[in-house]
Amino acid sequence: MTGRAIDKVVNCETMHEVRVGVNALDDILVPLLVERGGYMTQAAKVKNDENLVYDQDRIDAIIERVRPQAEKEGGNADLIERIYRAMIACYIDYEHEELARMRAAGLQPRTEPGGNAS
Ligand SMILES: C=C(O[C@@H]1C=C(C(=O)O)C=C[C@H]1O)C(=O)O
Repeated sequence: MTGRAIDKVVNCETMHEVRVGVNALDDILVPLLVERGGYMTQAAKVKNDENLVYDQDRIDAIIERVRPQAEKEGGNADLIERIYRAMIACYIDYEHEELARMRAAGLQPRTEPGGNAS
């Protein structure tokens, strides 16, 4: 098993060292955020319903998953929850944008009740 994320933080004496560390992590984070965004496009397509984009139960389940993960890595669960809630809000906006883009390209609203949401 690999060590905790918090134990990988390098002690820094200068802001240059801090920013080298942050930049290196951003190089990992940005591609992952892009990939996560790709699943919002997939969600928009599968749901095909503006009323299904926001899903409180799913948000609650994600928060329940990531809080203990953050603790296991030696992190602050409240901070990670705040980041996740803000991030998910952005992705929900993006999912709406993607669904609107698909509508403009001709995607018809689904007609069956219950739809494709599962
Ligand atoms: C991707 C989904 O759509 C929305 C976006 C979520 C996310 O960013 O993970 C979570 C819940 C939904 O409100 C989903 O329902 O899973």
